[in-house]
Formats: sequence, C-alpha cells, structure tokens
Amino acid sequence: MAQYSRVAGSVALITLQNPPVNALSAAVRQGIVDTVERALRDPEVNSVVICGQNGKFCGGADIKEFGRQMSGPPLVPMIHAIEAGHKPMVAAIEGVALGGGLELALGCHYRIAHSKARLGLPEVSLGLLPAAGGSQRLPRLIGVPAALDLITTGRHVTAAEALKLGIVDQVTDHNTVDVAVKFVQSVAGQSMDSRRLSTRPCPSLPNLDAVFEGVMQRVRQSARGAIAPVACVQAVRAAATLPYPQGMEREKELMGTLFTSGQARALQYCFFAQRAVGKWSLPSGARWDTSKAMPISKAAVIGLGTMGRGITVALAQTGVSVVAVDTQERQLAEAKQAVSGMLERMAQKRGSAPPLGLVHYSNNLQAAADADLVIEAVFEDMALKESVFQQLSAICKPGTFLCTNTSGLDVDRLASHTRRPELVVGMHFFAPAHVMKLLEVVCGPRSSPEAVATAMQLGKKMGKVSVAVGNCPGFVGNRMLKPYVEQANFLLEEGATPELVDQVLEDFGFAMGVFRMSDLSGLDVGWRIRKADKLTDPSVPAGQPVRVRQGRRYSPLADLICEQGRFGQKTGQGWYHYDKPGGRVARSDPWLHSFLEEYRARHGLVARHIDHQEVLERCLYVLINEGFRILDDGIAAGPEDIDAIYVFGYGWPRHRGGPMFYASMVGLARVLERLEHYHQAHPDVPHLQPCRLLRRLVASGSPPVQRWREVIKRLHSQL
Ligand SMILES: C/C=C(\C)C(=O)SCCNC(=O)CCNC(=O)[C@H](O)C(C)(C)COP(=O)(O)OP(=O)(O)OC[C@H]1O[C@@H](n2cnc3c(N)ncnc32)[C@H](O)[C@@H]1OP(=O)(O)O
Repeated sequence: MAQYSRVAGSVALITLQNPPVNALSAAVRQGIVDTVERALRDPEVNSVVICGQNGKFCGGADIKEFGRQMSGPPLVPMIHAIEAGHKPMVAAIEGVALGGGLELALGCHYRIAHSKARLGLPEVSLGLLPAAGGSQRLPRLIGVPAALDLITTGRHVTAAEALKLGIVDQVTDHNTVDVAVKFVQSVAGQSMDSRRLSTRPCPSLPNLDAVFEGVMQRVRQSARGAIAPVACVQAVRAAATLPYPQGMEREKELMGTLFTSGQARALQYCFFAQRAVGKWSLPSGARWDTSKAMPISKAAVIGLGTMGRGITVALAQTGVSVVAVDTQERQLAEAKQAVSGMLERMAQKRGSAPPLGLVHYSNNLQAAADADLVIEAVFEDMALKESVFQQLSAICKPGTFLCTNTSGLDVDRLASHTRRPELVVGMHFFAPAHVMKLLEVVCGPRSSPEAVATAMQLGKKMGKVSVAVGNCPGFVGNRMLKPYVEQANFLLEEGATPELVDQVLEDFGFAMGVFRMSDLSGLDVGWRIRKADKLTDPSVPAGQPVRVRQGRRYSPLADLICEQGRFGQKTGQGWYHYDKPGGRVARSDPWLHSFLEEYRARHGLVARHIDHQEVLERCLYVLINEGFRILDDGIAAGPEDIDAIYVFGYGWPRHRGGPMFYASMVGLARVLERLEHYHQAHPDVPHLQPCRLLRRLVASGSPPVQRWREVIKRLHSQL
C-alpha cells in the first residue's frame, strides 16, 4: 500500500506501507501508481515527496513474489511515470533504499538521505540484475566504474558514501521527510528536464573496451560460475554504449535469462534460509521466540591458539569485554601481540579506534570467575577439555554459560563434568573466527533454552549466521565433510589425482577443492582425530587388509602422507608442493604422483580413467546422503540449516543454494539412483548406501526442499 497525504499546503506526501521493509509488493506498486497519478492530477499539489513508513524507505522488490505469477503494475513504467512527471519528486530516504527501492529513488528528481541510511543495488546477490532501470540510470548518474562496482558486488553504501558518489543530493541528521518537504518546495515550478537521469548521457570514459574487458575478466574469476555478475557487467556496458531505450531493452533481455534461472532460485533460497535459521527450535520444544537470551557484557576465552585469538577479536569487535586466558606464558604473550595487531588493522580499515581496552589477558583460569559467558578454545583433546570444564564449573559465578569451541567432540560429555550441565552449549566457530560468518551452536540434551538463546544471540551480535544443531560427532558441518573427504581419498586410490578432484570441485564453484582445503587446514588435525579413533593403529588385526578398518573400506593415504611430515601449507608439502612452509600457491608435486603410483602397485590397485561426472557425483552425493541422515537423526531441524552451514562455513557456492537445495535441483530420484549405483560398485563403503529419509522423500514424490520439514515431521511422528 501507499498512503497519500497533503503536507505544507502544496506537497503530496506518498508513504510506502508494507512492513517490515516496505518491499514493493503488487499492492505497494499499485498504491504508488495510483498516488503518483493523483498527485500529478491534483491542481493544489505542486511537488511530491516519496518516503517509507517506520523509518525505512524501501527494501526493494518483494522477493516472496518472485516464484509466483506476476500481478500488479510492473516497476519499469511506474518509475518512468515518476521520472516523466512535470512536478518535482523527491525521495526521502531513511533506513534503506535497496534494489527496486533505490531504483524508485533514481526515478525521482532528487534524493535526500538520512545520515544513517544505507543504499545499494544488491540484486546480484539474488541472482538478478537491477532491471527496473537501475543498470541504466546509475551509470548515467555516477559514471561507469562506480556503477560497475556497486552493481556487480551488490554492496550497500552509507549515506556519506552515496553523497560522495553523487547518488544522493543531500544528507541530513534531522527528520528526512521534513527536510525533503522543505527542499521540494524550493524547487517547485522549476523545469525537471535536467534531473531526468534517463535523458542524460553516460559520462564518457576513455578506453571503454579495455575497461569492460578488465572488469569482465575480474568478475568472471570471482563469480566462480555465477551468471548474474556477468550479466550485470553486460547491462552496464549497454548503458555506456547504447541510447537509453535500447539499453533498457538489453537490461530486460538479460534479466529474462536470469529471472528463471536455477541460480536465481538458489540465491533467493539462500536469502530466506539465512533468515530461517535464526528461528530455531529444539526437539525439547524450546524455540527462538519463547526462549530468553541473557545479556553478555563480559566474556572469557580460554586457550589462545588460532581459534581463541580469533574469537577474542570477534567478541571485542562486538563491544564485549573479554578476558583472554592462557596458562602458558609464551602463548599468552604471542596472543596479546596477535590480537592487538588484528584489532588495530581492522580499526584502521574502518577508520575508528581499536577496542584494545576491552581485552584483558591472564595466565590464570580464575580470571574467568565473573564472566557472564566463557568460551573454551583449548587444544582439541577430550581429556584436556574435560579438565578445563571441571575447573570452570568450580570457578565461575553461578549462571555463567560454559561454551566449548570443539569442532566435533561430545558437548554432553563435557557438560557432565560440570555442576551446571544446563548452562553448557557448543559454540563452534570457523577459522579465522573473526572473519568467517558461520557459528554452529551445539545443543546438548541438557542445554537449557536460555543457554541456546544466549549463544545464538551472541553469535548474531558478532555478525555471524548462527545455526542451532544437535550433538553428535562432528555436529553437522564436519560430520558431512568426513564421507566427502573419504570419497576423495578413494578416488585417488582408484586412479584420480588431487589436481583432478580439486579441479572438478572448483569448476562446480567451491572456493577450494578438497585437497587444497585440507592442505590449508593442516593434515595433522584429521590425523590426530583418526589416531584418537584408533583408525591409524599400526597393529591392524592379523589377517585384516590394511585398507579395511572396522569392517569398512579405509584409505590410509592421508595417514601415510602425514607420516612423511607433510602437513600441508604449514610444512610446505601436503597433497601439493608449496615454495616454502606457509606458502600459499599450490603446485603439482611429482613426489606425490610417484607416491600414489607406488601405493597403488603395493596394494594391487590398477589406476583407471575417472571422469569429471564420477568425481562430482561421488564427492557431492555422499555428502548430501549424510545430510539426509542428519535430518533423519534430528541433528539439524531442516535443510535450510544444513545449507546455511555449508554456504557460510564450507565454501559451498551460494549460487548452488547449499547441498540439500542442490539435491532437490538435481532431482532426489537421480541422487538416489546414482548413490545406489555407486554403492553397488563399492559395497564396502556404507556412506554410499542411500539413507532412509532420501528413499522416503523419493517415495513421497520428491517434494520441493521447502516442504521437507513436513515429511520429516510426519516420519518422526510415525516412529
Ligand atoms: C528485480 C529485482 C528487484 C527490483 C529487487 O529489488 S530485488 C530485492 C532487492 N533488495 C534486497 O535484496 C534487500 C533484501 N533485504 C535485506 O537486505 C535486509 O532484509 C534489509 C537490509 C532490508 C533489512 O535487514 P534486517 O533489518 O536485518 O532484517 P531482515 O533481513 O531480518 O529482514 C526482516 C524481514 O523482512 C524480510 N525481507 C527483507 N527484505 C525483503 C524483500 N525485499 N522482500 C520480501 N521480504 C523481505 C525478511 O525476509 C525478513 O522476514 P522474516 O524473516 O522476518 O519473515
């Protein structure tokens, strides 16, 4: 809806009304068309201000309408009518002007923004381009390079930057609507000819072809197969080279391809998945909207290795006072320097003072006594963690939440070492913890709703996508990663190379293939876990082949690599060769290839040709299969939780929506058929055996991913 009122005698005030962000739904568009017509017709009105209700101008098109039959007036002629209007129109921008919201403002003759407003054309992050004239008007207003930057990245700019770029004409700290009303009166009666962006030429740019070639190359490289950023460059190029009407035709044509693409569906699914995970619920019935989060003003971090340092930085950045504890003096001193350095660098980028005063250091666990929440981040060793939890339970004030940053150990077992198991939850951060967006909040069977709500809320405050998950080895992310990595190792045994496997996964869109990723994380981490699980025990029971453990196929390849002291990037050698320890450029390693050949010969394995399809299917479908098991076990509440974890924590390409969404796009019947095929070929790999939930979903007609929760609920209620 849009409300029409008259203010200051002769100004029509049009207020968009569609909470929470005044998205341009069919009803809002109809409201704008009607009220603009009314204002242009009304002889008492000489100028118009458009604003949004509740301090938010407009969050853009209503994304929920995208999958539906189009109804209501389209945006392009609506914005054109505003621009062509003979009375001055001013956009009074408070809160946000995003996507169609900014395009609406660009159709107005002037734009006045509140200093706290944010503006942008984020359509690219939804797999689209600004196709309500934004790709044609913005370059005409601010020039090609700046428009390319905003449109291809979708980044939001502050009002101050918008003023500098020329997107807005004025920024105010006062009531934006009042300022806009006053301003529009001052220009009433003037010709608006020069203010219509569609009639302006694009500011000329020398070496136009070279500029676009360079940008296109960069965009293609960083897009990792996403098509929208490429289409955005093509649309801006049309603005720079064609008259406006033809540019609009091109914009429409490019949008036509994007709008119905699987990538746009995937990205829009991600948008809603990111928000859905905040609305968590637990098997106990505890929910996000009925559980009270406690305020955290003082936190303690125990253990100042890489993770502990990152968590300390992330907390201080959020304004939480932190006591950072490590009992080893040397580690403490190094951490102090590293944390201060990180905070200073981040502050320099922001142009603000580093929050150094918020961090205090101690070598004594006792310093955590009065913290509201403690995050344990010591070495990944159960006995050590148990001892820390025992001590914290005795030291900390009543009510302190005790959290562990374990990446997969039993949170409930740790809770059992305290006198307050209800206050224990997992907070699994991802390295580097001050950068990575994901936080798995691990709920043990005894974790209280308040403890979960508090950890989720703190994660949100830290700018994380917090996902509540159940307690099982590896939780969600690492549990799914295990069969994926295992499959990649099997492929090496059968004839593939790390280069082939990584290439296929990177072509799919992963930021890094599995072997490059393992080299980066450090191969010794998994080795230590396998040792603890007794998988690397050299005394394999007599008569048992070396490639079998606990009755299943096992590849000792990674263990053998580690035995050579090859731990990945940090040692300069792993699955690849690096020019020095800590080097980042992975190069093919002839040693590794000979090693693989010798290994195959030793075990009587004959290398065969493995095609890209097999690599992709085996690696991805086995991971997806584990995702279904996780859903079936109730470790994740829905497919959105798993997808958010993979997109925000594991480099899964966002334009593919996450593993569970991807499975639904491929077709569940197809995934099932391929898993059956590979399981038949490798009956000694239980992870390839299609899981019960996948079979049941296929049997119930492969419903779309948005309806899986219903099937899961039905299944569980039948148990
Ligand atoms: C062609 C395409 C055109 C012309 C377009 O305009 S595409 C849309 C472009 N706009 C965007 O991409 C903006 C998307 N929204 C956001 O970035 C943020 O929501 C926000 C910055 C506007 C507000 O952020 P925040 O205050 O953190 O709130 P939430 O993100 O949690 O959102 C609150 C609820 O509003 C729903 N929402 C937000 N934007 C839209 C929208 N454009 N269409 C429909 N619904 C929207 C969001 O899903 C939240 O809903 P609930 O989870 O509360 O149900």
